[in-house]
Amino acid sequence: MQQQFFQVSVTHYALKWKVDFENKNIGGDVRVNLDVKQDTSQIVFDTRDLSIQAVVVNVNGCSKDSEFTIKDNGDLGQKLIVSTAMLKSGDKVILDIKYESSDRAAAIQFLTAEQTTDRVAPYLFSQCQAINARSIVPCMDTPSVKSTYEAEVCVPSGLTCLMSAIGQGSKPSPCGKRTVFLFKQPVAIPSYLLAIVVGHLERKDISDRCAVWAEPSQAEASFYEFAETEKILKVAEEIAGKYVWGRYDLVVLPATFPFGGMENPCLTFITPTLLAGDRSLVNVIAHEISHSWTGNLVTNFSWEHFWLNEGFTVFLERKIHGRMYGELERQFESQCGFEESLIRTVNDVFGPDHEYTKLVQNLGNADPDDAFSSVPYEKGSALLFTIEQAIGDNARFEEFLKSYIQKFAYKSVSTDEWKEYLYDTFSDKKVILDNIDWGLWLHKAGLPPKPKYDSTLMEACKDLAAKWTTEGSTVPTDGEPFAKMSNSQKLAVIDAIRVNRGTFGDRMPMLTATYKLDQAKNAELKFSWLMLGLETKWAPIVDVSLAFALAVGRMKYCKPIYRSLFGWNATRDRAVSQFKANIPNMHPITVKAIQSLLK
Ligand SMILES: CC/C=C\C/C=C\C[C@@H](O)/C=C/C=C/C=C\[C@@H](O)CCCC(=O)O
Ligand SMILES: [Zn+2]
Repeated sequence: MQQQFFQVSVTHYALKWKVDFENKNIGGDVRVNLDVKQDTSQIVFDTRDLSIQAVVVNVNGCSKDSEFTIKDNGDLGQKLIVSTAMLKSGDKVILDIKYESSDRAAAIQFLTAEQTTDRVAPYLFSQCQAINARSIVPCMDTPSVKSTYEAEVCVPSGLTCLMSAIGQGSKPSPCGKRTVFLFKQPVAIPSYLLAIVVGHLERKDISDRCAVWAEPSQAEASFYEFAETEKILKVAEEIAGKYVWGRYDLVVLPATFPFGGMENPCLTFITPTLLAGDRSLVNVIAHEISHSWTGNLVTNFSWEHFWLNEGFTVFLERKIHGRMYGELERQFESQCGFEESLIRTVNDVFGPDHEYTKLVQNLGNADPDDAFSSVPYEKGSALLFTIEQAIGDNARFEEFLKSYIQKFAYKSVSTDEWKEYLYDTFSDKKVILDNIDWGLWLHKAGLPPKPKYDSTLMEACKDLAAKWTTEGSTVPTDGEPFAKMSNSQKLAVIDAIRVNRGTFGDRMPMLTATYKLDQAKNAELKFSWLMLGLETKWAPIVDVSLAFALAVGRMKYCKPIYRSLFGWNATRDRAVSQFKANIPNMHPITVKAIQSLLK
């Protein structure tokens, strides 16, 4: 069946929102501009748990109240179907929809003042990717439809409101005790990039176009941690082309934010777990900056082609690192991605025959959140790495990357379109490209062929790890070699021990003391240490793991920790009780993900 956005498509949303912290909802008016492309007599929007109060349709300047129905759409929410007179191709339609979001809207978490870092004021933030925008606005919630937006958001006075758009200032609300913040996003974006934060926030400028926002107690630390943002942005522009979004700001969210970062245009959302104190996790910023081109400008056509967003972004992130820290670092990070992340996800999380280990997936009617994993990230970037090597000319491959971005900027793209463009660009290398097993890479489950990496930096990690996992060997007592390594190498050492933990034995206390792992400030390193302790059933790790999973809502960490604690008889009951008791404090997306582990 043809999708509705081929017949009629949104070009602009004008939002008027009133944020209600008492009722934990958003009261909304939205004016939607639409272009009719094929004759039709209905307009269909995605919604989830919205209460729709009125719809007025205006066709070519004539307004009238309209009939609408709400139809259940299974796991995907509800369809709002607006009946209209027969619309003709070329008609200009404006819809005014009055509605209210539910207090369980999937896209937003409302926090009381006590649940925030500074405990000063209530807070709210959104996470619309993949299909949660529909829980805060009726919309065509597919990455195939791109539109501009503007917004007027009324919030309690004293709070700051930020959106994935350029701020246009604020004014006192006529209703008193409230402030209205104004925004414009002049670049057409898919619905999943709509974003809002409201809270007690302080701003620190990094450069003319970059600033970091955080709760005041974290403002200084955030400013230090992300001071290199402008520098990274400039390197990204050298590789990918001009930055078109005007501002690149960051906002450091409360700890319940479920992801490392989210590439909301003009305003990347960041987890506070990146505040390591030594800038060692700033790679996430390179990742989110890269999305300004791959994802936000060139967007995956549907969630089944998510690798076009994430695989390209990881590849670009590592290109940036290659420029900043050298090609050996890029090779090392790419190897870590394949060996530690991809292999673990394919073999241990899903199993090698699972649909969700394919690069191009068939999601059917499933919620894309259920398919989310490192596969599109790491299998996708490994494919690009493989093609680059096969072509044998990195500079030319980078030119291809830039021209691909230019060609598909402001559009949504499918895997077939990308592949056709690859073949067009490298028409002189057809034989080489034909040697790539496309069926296997794109459509088969399981691990793809491993690319060849320069493993100079990895060898040192594997050698050190082997000292801990070789049966009968004397384990290291000198912490210096580990202390001298980069943070990503330290992580690779622990991950390599995890891979070979079958022969690690009862060395966890020694390892912890020698490398002072119990004092790790870097969240990635701490997480890996916790997982190694849980995987080797080291009793002292249980309390620390429970505390970490309680304090940190980032799913990359708390999901595997809970999975491991639920799977260990000695810890299951404690872990289940902690999780259940903490649900009121958790983000709805995280609750759903952890609940799925208990099924
Ligand atoms: C194949 C799956 C298809 C679509 C899924 C799309 C979105 C899934 C949804 O769960 C949202 C994901 C948002 C991710 C944001 C940032 C990531 O890069 C974070 C990665 C994990 C982390 O670092 O915490
Ligand atoms: Zn990403």
